[in-house]
Parts: sequence; structure tokens; C-alpha cells
Amino acid sequence: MKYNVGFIGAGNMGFAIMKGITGSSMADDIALHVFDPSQEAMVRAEQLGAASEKNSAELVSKCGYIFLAVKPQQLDEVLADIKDEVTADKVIVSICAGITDDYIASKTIAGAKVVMVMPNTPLLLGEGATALAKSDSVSENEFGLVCSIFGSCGIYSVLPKDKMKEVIAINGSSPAFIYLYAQSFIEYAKSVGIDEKAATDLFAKSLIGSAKMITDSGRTIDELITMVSSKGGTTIAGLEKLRENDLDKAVRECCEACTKRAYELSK
Ligand SMILES: NC(=O)C1=CN([C@@H]2O[C@H](COP(=O)(O)OP(=O)(O)OC[C@H]3O[C@@H](n4cnc5c(N)ncnc54)[C@H](OP(=O)(O)O)[C@@H]3O)[C@@H](O)[C@H]2O)C=CC1
Ligand SMILES: O=C(O)[C@@H]1CCC=N1
Repeated sequence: MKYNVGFIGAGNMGFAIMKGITGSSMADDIALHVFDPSQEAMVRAEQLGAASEKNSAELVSKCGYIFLAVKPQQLDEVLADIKDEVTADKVIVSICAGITDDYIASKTIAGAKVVMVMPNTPLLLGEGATALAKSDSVSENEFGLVCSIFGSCGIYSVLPKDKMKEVIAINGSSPAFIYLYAQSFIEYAKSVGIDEKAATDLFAKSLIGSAKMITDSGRTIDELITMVSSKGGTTIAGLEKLRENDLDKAVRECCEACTKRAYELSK
């Protein structure tokens, strides 16, 4: 028997998760359902094989696992619409930045089963990195299914509930921070006459390779930096400038701003 898994909201992230599921080893175990007021979003989801529902309440009535994939600012309207259909056996999976399980329970039913998830867009390619936490009412089996979904299209880590806002900077938003960093390197390459495509391919592969060195080489990040830094060479000259310009401070302030915004969105 298939699990009925519904998506309320099929925008950037809802679509990325559905795409991740359909391309994963879980595809045959899951029947996808979707509701989004955007016709374009519905068509895209239907093309993945999701069944269209006429509203979010109907979707909840048909699904055991319900993903809330709307913007935090759109959530109150959704919760009001689905309140009467939420029962003690339904698992609500929220990917909304900053939103707590207590808030969702307060707007639906006391003790609602809520899994809080912070995914990221590389899920689209089966390369996601997802953080998860659960409310006490969610059973280990139910939580296991949600973890498996994200594990089938990337890696996941289970975190304490009270770290779900802080982690956003590390995996949810960080792709954008990394793209911005990449853009600076590519802009530099273009400015010195290197072909844009060549620069993009070279820098992107350097990112992938460096990431693999962090995860698979068995060396610390300090050791990896040392490996690249030939005595009296180019890397040390570049690193000095990054330190002089306080890259560490810029990154810390970026993460702090990200977390602060999550607390502002938090309910
Ligand atoms: N984008 C990302 O990288 C990540 C996003 N998230 C979280 O995912 C959530 C969604 O973000 P994102 O996908 O970027 O946002 P999007 O705006 O791309 O997607 C939200 C979708 O929900 C639709 N929607 C609006 N109101 C309703 C409703 N009442 N019922 C059903 N659907 C509705 C929107 O339609 P319309 O456009 O017409 O309003 C839109 O298609 C956010 O809470 C965000 O915090 C988490 C991790 C990463
Ligand atoms: O920008 C946002 O608020 C969402 C959460 C993480 C990534 N995108």
C-alpha cells in the first residue's frame, strides 16, 4: 500500500521535494497529492504525477502526511483552511522557516503530530541536505518515513527542536550564500578575460571537489587549507586578503541575520 503524501504549496521548495521523491527509491511507495492556487505550480506538479486536489482541506482528508510548503506569511490562512480536517493520526510536515510545532498545534489540534524540516533546493537533483526535528506526539515509525523521504534524495540530520532556526543559515539558505560567492569568482574571471563557461565549470567543480574533500578525505578543514597553501605561494597571498577583509565576520553576521529573521517569522 502506498503512503498518501500531500503538498500544500508547490513553489520552489514544494516542487523540489516532490521532484526529489519522484526521482528517488521511495517513488513507488508514495502517492503524491498537491494543492496550490497557482495554476502553473499545479501543472508542474501534475507533470510529476501528483494528483491535483481542489483545496487544501480536501488534500488533508486524503493524506496521512501533509507537507506545509507555503511561505510563513501564508501559513495562517492554510492552517485555518485545514483545521477541521486535521486529526490525531495525521502527520504534518512543516518546511516553513521559523514555524514551531506548538504554533501549528495551537492553530489545529492539541498534540498535533508535527515534523519540522529545513530542506534545501539541491533536493531537485537528489543532492539535498535536510535538518529535521519532531514533536513528541510523532512516533518513531512516522518520523522514520519522513526521514527516509529526505534520505532518499540527499542526506539528513536529526536536530534538537530548538536548533531549527539556527540551522537555516547552514543548509536552508546557504545555497544562496554559496551561489553569491561563486558569482564573485566568476565575475573576476570574466574581468581578466577568462571565458564565462570555462570559469563557471572550473569554479563549480572546485566547489564539488572541495566539498568532497571536507566529507571524504578524513582531514580537518585546517589541514585541507594547509594542503593547498604552498609556502610563499599564491594561496597564502589570497587567504591573507580574505582575512584582512574579515570574511569570518561577514559570514558570522550573515548567519546571525538569517537566524534573527527566522525568530521574527517564528510563531
Ligand atoms: N526556497 C528555499 O530554498 C527554501 C524554502 N523553505 C521554506 O519553504 C516554504 C516555501 O518557500 P518557497 O517554496 O521558496 O516559496 P514559493 O513562494 O516558491 O512557494 C509557495 C507556494 O505556495 C503557494 N500558496 C500560497 N498560498 C497558498 C495556499 N493557501 N494554499 C496552497 N498553496 C499556497 C504559492 O502560490 P503563490 O505564488 O500564488 O502565492 C506558491 O506557489 C517557506 O516557508 C520557506 O521558509 C525552506 C527551505 C528552503
Ligand atoms: O529565504 C527563506 O526564508 C527560505 C528559508 C531557507 C531558504 N529559503
